[in-house]
Amino acid sequence: MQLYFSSGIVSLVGLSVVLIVVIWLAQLIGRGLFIRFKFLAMRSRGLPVPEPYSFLYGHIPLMKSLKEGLPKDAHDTYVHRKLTMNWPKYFPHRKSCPPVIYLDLWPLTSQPFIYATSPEACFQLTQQTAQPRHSMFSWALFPVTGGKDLISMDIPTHRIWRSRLNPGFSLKNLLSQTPILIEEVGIFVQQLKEQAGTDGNFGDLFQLFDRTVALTFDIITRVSLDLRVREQTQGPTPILKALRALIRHVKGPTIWSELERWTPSYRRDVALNTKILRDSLLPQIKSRLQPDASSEKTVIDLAVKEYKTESGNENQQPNPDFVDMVISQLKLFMLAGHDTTAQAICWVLYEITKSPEVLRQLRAEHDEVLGSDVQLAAQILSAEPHKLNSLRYTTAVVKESLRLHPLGSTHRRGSRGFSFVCDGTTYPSDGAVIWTSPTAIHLRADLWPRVAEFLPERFLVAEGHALRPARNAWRPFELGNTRCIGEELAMIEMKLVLALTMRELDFCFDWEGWNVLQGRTTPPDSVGGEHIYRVGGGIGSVKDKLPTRVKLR
Ligand code: HEM
Repeated sequence: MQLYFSSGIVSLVGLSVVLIVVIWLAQLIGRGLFIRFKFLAMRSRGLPVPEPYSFLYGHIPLMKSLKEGLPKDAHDTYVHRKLTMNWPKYFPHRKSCPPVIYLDLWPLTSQPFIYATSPEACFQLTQQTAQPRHSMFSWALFPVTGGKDLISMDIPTHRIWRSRLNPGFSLKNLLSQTPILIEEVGIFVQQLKEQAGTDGNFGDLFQLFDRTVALTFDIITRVSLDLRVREQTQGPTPILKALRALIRHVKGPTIWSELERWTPSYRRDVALNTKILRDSLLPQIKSRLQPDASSEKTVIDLAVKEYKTESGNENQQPNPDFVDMVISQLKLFMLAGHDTTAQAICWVLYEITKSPEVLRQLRAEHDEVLGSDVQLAAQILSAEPHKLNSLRYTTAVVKESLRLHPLGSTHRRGSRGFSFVCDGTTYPSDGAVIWTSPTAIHLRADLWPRVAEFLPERFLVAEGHALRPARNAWRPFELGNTRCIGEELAMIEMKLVLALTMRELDFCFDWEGWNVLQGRTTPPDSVGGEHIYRVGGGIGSVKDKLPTRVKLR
């Protein structure tokens, strides 16, 4: 009887499992069929579905073919570029590059993708009728911020927090913090000088990206919380190590990443590193909440001030929920505010070094604005930070570098209520993940004359000049209400690095020397003939972290 009973339970459990799997598979296939028929219908209506499209595999073979010829470690950005740069091949019936592109990657992704590839389409999506971010962002960030950050918030809560946090990232406030930034950039420059060879020769090879990461991490923690981490001089510090451990879990939702989040090792890792970060940040946050906090300029100081103004009571002490939110926002700033800018600094140095005329003009501007005594530049900028605004050519150089190497984008939620309308055609978005693609827009030859050249002048010419960028075409920080809050900070960091290094040092980006040092015997990889290219997932990194030699001028 006992045996009969337990074997009955076993077969019941087995049957339930089989049933669940069958229902899951039926749903999966049903969803796949729905997407495929939808794409066929869109294609027959003339909507921009790139060719070839296969009923069986969707656009998976197309993506595979776009990857051909690229190194295995190349960043996905090059795949997107190929699609728009070679649009006549993929849209044989069109006369111009489509403003949006529909992609069906089911079953690799459960929702279709729309790439917004024109300034007008991006404008409609992020500025004119700003659509909410896609939940895949908040899902990916959850291990770091627990879902309580600007990127994960719904629109009304975002509006409240963004207005609390904006004052700290305003140009005016950041310029008042310039001496702090110069102190950190000064350490960076000093360490580079120590790498220089003797007697005017280039020194040993090192990986520049590691240095720029340490610099930008030291800056973001000081600017946002007045916390001096000293990653540049004492790294790797526990705080950056803990953040990096959490960042390793920032992944888009796939079957594998969803399963990973149920594993004990994931939970242990996240709990441990979350605790390390909380323990490092909390004492400093508490000290910023004291009425006698020494500085009133950090992002958090100004956010607390806003909070008190909102409550109408200057003595109002923030509640524990507010403190939790502040910790999450800080973690987002540390995450979003170091790798991006660190990589952007590498790219701008790389581009300048390839263009001797740009380098000459840059140095000439620094002489003119900061005086010919190079040793005094830091002192002058500390005393007169607004001189950074006079570095017009330098700003144009940074912008042009961000045009060629945009590092971010935004993912928005498609819906029935939102369609793109470009040149009289309506492009529906329901059920899709919409992705702006600055990397594609910035390299469209029809939008940017002499598209492949590094031409800072584009950002200096007057309205009506052929080189002048089209409206909404330059968008490395995205545009609209959720545009990057750290844009001014990143621009200041990059300008400071250029102002304080270019007249003192020459750079040589020696990928060949690095290959020899690593004992590599295979031919070096390249993208478009360049051996230094963007690698990895997420925002990625520069190939081999940009192997560099420097010499004193
Ligand atoms: C070159 C460097 C940087 C680039 C290229 C970049 C790019 C971007 C992009 C494309 C977005 C998405 C905007 C959207 O979804 O609408 C974004 C958002 C954001 N970035 Fe940056 N970023 C950079 C530096 C920084 C820095 C230094 C910080 C420091 C705090 C930062 C913090 C953020 C935050 C908090 C958001 C979310 C803003 C919001 O939702 O209101 N970023 N960034």
